[in-house]
Amino acid sequence: MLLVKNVSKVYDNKKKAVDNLSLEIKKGEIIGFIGPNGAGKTTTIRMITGIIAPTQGTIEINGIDISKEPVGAKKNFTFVPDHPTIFDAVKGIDYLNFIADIHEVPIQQRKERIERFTKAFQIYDALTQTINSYSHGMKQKLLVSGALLPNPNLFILDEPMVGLDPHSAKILKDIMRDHCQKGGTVFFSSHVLEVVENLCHRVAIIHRGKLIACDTLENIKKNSTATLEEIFLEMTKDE
Ligand SMILES: Nc1ncnc2c1ncn2[C@@H]1O[C@H](COP(=O)(O)OP(=O)(O)OP(=O)(O)O)[C@@H](O)[C@H]1O
Repeated sequence: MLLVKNVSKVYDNKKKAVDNLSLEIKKGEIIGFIGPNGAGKTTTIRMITGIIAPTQGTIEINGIDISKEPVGAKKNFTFVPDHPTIFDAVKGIDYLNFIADIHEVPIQQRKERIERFTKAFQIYDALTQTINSYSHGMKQKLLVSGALLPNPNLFILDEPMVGLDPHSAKILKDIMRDHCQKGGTVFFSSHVLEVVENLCHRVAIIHRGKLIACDTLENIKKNSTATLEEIFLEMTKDE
């Protein structure tokens, strides 16, 4: 579903933010992407989603090279960024219908999905209000609902748990699990290691731009009884 091959990103000809990173994610998997601040998570996600171009390497989504066929590749995923900008002056429902229009979601399906996701996130009753009246968490839930509307093959999220209360975080985790059980794929970055530990089939760890692990939790733990947090801190500690 997602194939990242030998990808590097150098900013301003000097800062190597991502260094020869390769990653393959299969259909039906949930992958958690973790790493210390500044490790290169957002840069990697911005390259995967076609927002910035890699300095080197290739990225394929469902077999389509995003640098060669950006429109075709982008039909296969949706994305929730870490610092989203959202049209503040429109109503929540108008935003969702706009997203559904872009992705050509049929009327009946969009109605059913809008109700399902926004009721689960408890923002359904606020949909007739303009977005500038929403709290940060409500905006995040609206964005996630919008990204789920097209029922994407691949669902990419950068730090999705930030600003969500425990109830909403639980709903998002259930939605991610459900999406994968139905054959979808989820790739998300997080600093919340418990979420990654409980939710993901595999964990990818990036440190100083290099992918230092990408495996099941069992394999990463190698029979130890340590938690993901303990392993993460050990693997990414400064010598
Ligand atoms: N536009 C940019 N221009 C120059 N350097 C950048 C740019 N964006 C990111 N960087 C640098 O690239 C490195 C990786 O940043 P990135 O935002 O990808 O890390 P991250 O793992 O997402 O960090 P965090 O967990 O703090 O969000 C950092 O050293 C950062 O300062």
